[in-house]
Amino acid sequence: MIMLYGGTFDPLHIGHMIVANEVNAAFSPDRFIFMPAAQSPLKSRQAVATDKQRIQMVRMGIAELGFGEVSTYELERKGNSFTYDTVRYLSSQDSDIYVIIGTDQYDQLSNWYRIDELREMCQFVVVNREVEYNQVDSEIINFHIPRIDVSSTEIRTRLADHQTVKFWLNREIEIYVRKENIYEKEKSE
Ligand SMILES: Nc1ncnc2c1ncn2[C@@H]1O[C@H](COP(=O)(O)OP(=O)(O)OP(=O)(O)O)[C@@H](O)[C@H]1O
Ligand SMILES: O=C(O)c1ccc[n+]([C@@H]2O[C@H](COP(=O)([O-])O)[C@@H](O)[C@H]2O)c1
Repeated sequence: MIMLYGGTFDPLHIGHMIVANEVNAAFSPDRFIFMPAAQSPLKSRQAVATDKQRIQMVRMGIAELGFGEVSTYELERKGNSFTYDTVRYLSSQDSDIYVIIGTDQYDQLSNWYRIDELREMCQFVVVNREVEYNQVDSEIINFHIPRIDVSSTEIRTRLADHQTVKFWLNREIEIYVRKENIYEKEKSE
């Protein structure tokens, strides 16, 4: 069983960490794969951090979690990171694929590329985001986590405004983004 967790991870934050840890503990997948997207298809903007910096942040998160791996498949493929393509690729390695998404992505799932086929190819696990509880279709797994209203967007804005992000980011990641001056130089959005 592969658990796939795709995202922009710009930066990887405490919400991602809690999602990964809770889901991993509940499902005990054979592999837990973090998949940084080259370009998330329904996002209009590009990542602020470079591919290399996003990989590095995910690696730091994995070190702290004590499980998982990072795949550069979508970054190498470039262009729109359609989950359909990624699941098709991973299917050659394992036929049992689970895909984690938050409520915001679940709400726009009908706009995903080849979604009907994708729904046949994998099992979606939806975690509550900015809601206490999700309501999802019967064939989709509804997974509850302690609600944590943190977003990469807010963290980028805080860093640009020289505000605290303590506990919003893993400590090593905070040190890294400050040292590399990734988000201070320009206001994102
Ligand atoms: N705080 C959170 N709680 C639950 N799920 C989350 C949380 N933050 C992100 N996710 C989920 O993790 C996946 C990847 O999120 P992503 O890397 O785009 O972070 P983000 O905080 O939404 O970024 P941005 O603010 O830049 O849009 C998505 O499926 C998203 O729904
Ligand atoms: O395949 C699609 O059409 C599609 C549309 C929107 C999002 N996704 C994926 O969902 C994951 C989370 O996206 P995001 O925008 O929250 O970073 C990421 O892996 C995206 O590639 C995929």
